[in-house]
Amino acid sequence: MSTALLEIRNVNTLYGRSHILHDVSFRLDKGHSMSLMGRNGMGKTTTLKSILGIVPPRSGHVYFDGEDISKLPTWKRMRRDIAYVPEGRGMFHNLTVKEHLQMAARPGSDGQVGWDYDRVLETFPRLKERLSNLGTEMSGGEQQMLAIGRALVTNPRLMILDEATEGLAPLIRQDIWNVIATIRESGISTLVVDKNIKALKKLCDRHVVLVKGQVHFDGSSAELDDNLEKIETALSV
Ligand SMILES: Nc1ncnc2c1ncn2[C@@H]1O[C@H](COP(=O)(O)OP(=O)(O)OP(=O)(O)O)[C@@H](O)[C@H]1O
Repeated sequence: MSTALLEIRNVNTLYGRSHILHDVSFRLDKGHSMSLMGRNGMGKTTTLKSILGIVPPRSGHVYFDGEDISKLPTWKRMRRDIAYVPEGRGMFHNLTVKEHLQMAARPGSDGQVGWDYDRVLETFPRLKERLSNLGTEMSGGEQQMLAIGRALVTNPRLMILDEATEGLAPLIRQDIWNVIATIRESGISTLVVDKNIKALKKLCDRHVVLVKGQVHFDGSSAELDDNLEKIETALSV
């Protein structure tokens, strides 16, 4: 079995008295790609925030590359080479595309600089054409590409994407899926929250479905196919 890059074990997360995640466990192997699916409100974003320590779990463990990072503050977890592309993209109103990328760029923890400013612009020709535009002046798809580019220039080993294709036109969605595939092919592990089973099945090797904060399904793409009816029921509104 290959080594886990990320593993979460029996994670329980609460907001005040609301118990949201119940003993959530899964693992993502090095260089692999995992989907995290579930209807609205099932705990996907809370899972990501628990991994990052933005909402620290009440109990359970988060391991990254074999190290227990459960007690580390968020900034130290990110410095282990985790990049987060949040839902809503989070552009700065008064920074241009170029400034967004230049401000975020840094080597990874081992000094790796495979993804620098120039490579990001080669990967996203649309960003190259808009270097002096403010992030907020761009279309939704372009903002999403900038959010992904900004995460890439930090040279992560794990990239976490929350609803990256949400609200985008079909052709732009396809562009985003292609970019995520390119990132994965470059050796970065990806954890992708989305609702599009078909696209996720193609992109990811492992799939986790949450229902009411519990792992309802955890399996490979072949196992996903074998359980498609059960999973589609869990995802349908
Ligand atoms: N800051 C918060 N305080 C209290 N409850 C919260 C908070 N954030 C989320 N919740 C609740 O936790 C539950 C899980 O929310 P979460 O955002 O993790 O779901 P999700 O699966 O990511 O859904 P969505 O697709 O809508 O983003 C929901 O019932 C939500 O109302």
